[in-house]
Amino acid sequence: LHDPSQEKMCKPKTDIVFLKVHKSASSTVMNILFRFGEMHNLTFAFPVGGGFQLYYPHHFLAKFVQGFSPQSPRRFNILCHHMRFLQPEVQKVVPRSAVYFSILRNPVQLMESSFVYYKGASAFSRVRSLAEFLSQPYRYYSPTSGDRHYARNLMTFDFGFNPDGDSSPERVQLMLNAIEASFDFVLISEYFDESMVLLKEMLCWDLDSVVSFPLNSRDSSTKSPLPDDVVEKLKAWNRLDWEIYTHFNRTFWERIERRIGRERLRREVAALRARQAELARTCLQGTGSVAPKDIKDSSLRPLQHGGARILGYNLKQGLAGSWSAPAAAGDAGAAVQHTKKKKKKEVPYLCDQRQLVCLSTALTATGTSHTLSRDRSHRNGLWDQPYFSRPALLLESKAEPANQLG
Ligand SMILES: Nc1ncnc2c1ncn2[C@@H]1O[C@H](COP(=O)(O)OS(=O)(=O)O)[C@@H](OP(=O)(O)O)[C@H]1O
Repeated sequence: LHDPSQEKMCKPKTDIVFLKVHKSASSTVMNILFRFGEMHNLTFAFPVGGGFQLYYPHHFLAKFVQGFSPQSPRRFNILCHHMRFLQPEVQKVVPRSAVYFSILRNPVQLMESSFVYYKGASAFSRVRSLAEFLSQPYRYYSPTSGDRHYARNLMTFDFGFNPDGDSSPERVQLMLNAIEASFDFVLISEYFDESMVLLKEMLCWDLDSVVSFPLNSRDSSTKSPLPDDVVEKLKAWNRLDWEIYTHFNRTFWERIERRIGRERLRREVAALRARQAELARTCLQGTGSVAPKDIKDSSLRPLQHGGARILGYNLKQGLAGSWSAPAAAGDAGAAVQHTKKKKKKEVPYLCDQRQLVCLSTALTATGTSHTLSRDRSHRNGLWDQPYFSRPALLLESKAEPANQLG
């Protein structure tokens, strides 16, 4: 049973590795980490050169992190950009105490999303539909092509394994054991709110730290339902991903039972949704996401990619405008730090807390990396221009449920 005294005793975790698995709601989670890191002055392991991926699809190497040097190995609080996981290298850039976690998505929905988003990838560029691709995958898919991972076992690949490896029970077991050994817990994007309750429990964070607006979501016009026979082919083609997903979906619900229990889960999910609705009323015009063409402030229009139409938000009057000013002012990060030093208690940020929360919740996190990686302190990136050029999106639909709680 939940023991509130226990909750008070735990210390919020600030050393974190998040494996940002593609097309699995990972941008929304990354945004939560950025906001938390920003508010608590944590350091981030950003990609060298101001990119937003750690030399993906190359396996991760410590030298891909800006500020890392083998002579004086510097440790960072949070590592959360797209990477292909390789634990011995990851361990060089984060403290030993770091908490490792990731998020998975049902491979059926994940591949449907990936197909549209990475329509330009070599395996997909010559077909009109996923059904056509799956009817003869080897006609279009080459295991030696450099972008093949977008078309098969993308989660397996991001965890560092061979997406074309065999799926014998022994090999699958080895892979699952390796993930279990490296990761403290794994979330499930179909149960995003439940995942956020588990996240805050595991990290000893408060509820407000895990409130979010969904980011990087497609408009329903670029989503297509898949017939049953295509779903079956897709599962067989992505067998390794299917094994990973079903295993961690099960352990997710076991962990929830063990750590939280159904009753508290239900209450906390309700509280989270109420906070999200409140934040939406404070921050957003209308009730949620809008098509890119309907976003009034062009600097808030999300990055559009492949065949996907990515939704965004209109922020309430006054919120976006007042943030552009410090962003345009050059060394905005330094300005914020300065302000923080001077007025720490009364005015923690240059803009008020409401603006900080609205913007840091409603904008995609990828742009932040450009900012923060340029800032020598690796802090205060919310204030720079690139952050404003890649804004946010809202999800309308839920993927197929597989709730082990029944
Ligand atoms: N909160 C929440 N709950 C459930 N699903 C969510 C959520 N936030 C984002 N999404 C969906 O995640 C998809 C984008 O995933 P990523 O951000 O990982 O994509 S990326 O690899 O970083 O481009 C994208 O899926 P598709 O819309 O099917 O493409 C988003 O809709």
